[in-house]
Amino acid sequence: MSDLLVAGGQVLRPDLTVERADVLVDRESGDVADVVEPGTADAAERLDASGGLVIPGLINAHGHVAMTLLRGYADDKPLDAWLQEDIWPVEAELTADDIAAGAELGIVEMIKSGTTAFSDMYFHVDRIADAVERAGVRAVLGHTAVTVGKDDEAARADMQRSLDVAKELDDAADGRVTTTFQPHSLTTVGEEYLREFVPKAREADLPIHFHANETENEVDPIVDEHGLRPLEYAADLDLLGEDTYVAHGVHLDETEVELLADTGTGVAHCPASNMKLASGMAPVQRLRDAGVTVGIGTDGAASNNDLDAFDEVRDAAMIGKLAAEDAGAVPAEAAVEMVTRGSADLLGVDSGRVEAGANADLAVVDLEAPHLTPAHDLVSHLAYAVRGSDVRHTVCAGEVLMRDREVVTLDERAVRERASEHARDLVARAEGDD
Ligand SMILES: CSC[C@H]1O[C@@H](n2cnc3c(O)ncnc32)[C@H](O)[C@@H]1O
Ligand SMILES: [Zn+2]
Repeated sequence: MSDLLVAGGQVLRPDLTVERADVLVDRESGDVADVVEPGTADAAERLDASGGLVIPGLINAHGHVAMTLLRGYADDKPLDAWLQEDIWPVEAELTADDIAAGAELGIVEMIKSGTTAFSDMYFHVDRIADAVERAGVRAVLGHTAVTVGKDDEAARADMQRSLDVAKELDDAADGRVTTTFQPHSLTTVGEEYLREFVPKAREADLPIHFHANETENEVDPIVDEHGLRPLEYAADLDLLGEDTYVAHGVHLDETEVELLADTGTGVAHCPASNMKLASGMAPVQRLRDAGVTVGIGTDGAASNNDLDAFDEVRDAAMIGKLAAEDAGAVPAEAAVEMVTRGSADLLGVDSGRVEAGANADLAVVDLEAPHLTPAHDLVSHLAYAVRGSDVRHTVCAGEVLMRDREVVTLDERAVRERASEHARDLVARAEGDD
């Protein structure tokens, strides 16, 4: 007898068709054991999916989870001013305990909105990994290196730390944590450091994740200094490849789209952050037409301002049309595919589909709501109408993380209170009030 049965609902299949079925989960392997005819299987534990749709847990392909502490702290500015005037000064005051508190809050928010895996760039990563372990989610983590504004010794130490953390934390939390080497971006890490450390990351077989082509301001200095488009420069540094994904990818010319496709480099599309910082519209339909794997990410809660991946799917479908000036661009199926299979490919996890043998990373969406009535097309609903608050249960690696909207692995109230205290004290320190 399998351990867990998600029963009584409809199931989104890998080809994005929907059928009435029950999902059997093998707790020991953490995999989906089978998808069966309704009422034909039994298990020790049951999750009620009646009136609901069982979907793969959503996968957040790019973010900074501890930035939940800075939600609403600095809004309505473009990227450079936002980072330099507000975010970096306050981040300089962050302690490891702050980051643990912010990470727990972000993870609870994601569990409550049906996200079971996320990719993260930050620091004090051991504390983020610890929160991931206790919460039961899956994550791809790394220490993000920045060299601008640092002396040579500090810059090299930061790059080395990114390598070391990626090696140390890989396979933590019973394999639910994997890692990437993370230069922050092509303009915030000096060429000499990329030339020295990227080969070391490649030698160690580490996947690589970095911000690229997010704003025009990031493109122009590279073109001026190197005479190359940013992704041509990245290719010259051996920064592109099958196990590499860039965040944002907004300002891309045709050569760069081809480079991404030819090298198998993926893109974590962050539509809400790109809109809020007025960074631009990523050419998502063009990327998909060229065969580039595109996933979807929230970016941090300070530039979004939430971690609800359903919002992001809707934003991706909407802005994809605007960017292509074509209402048929980035249709519902494409948006749902990007936040499931697309993001899973970027993170290198066997999730993003409800199918025997895949990770049992699932969410059950409650369909009995006015804004989901009538139900002509459930894929349309997933893209355009479902909200994170419609998620009834969340399961990762076969374990129930949220049952009937109650998070069972972390104490939501305590997490919220702790995060509020840390956020308040952090801002007081940063603004010199204590
Ligand atoms: C050094 S840890 C990661 C670093 O990235 C910053 N960040 C957050 N959002 C963005 C973005 O959209 N583009 C570039 N950098 C971003 C975050 O504040 C951390 O300092
Ligand atoms: Zn980012």
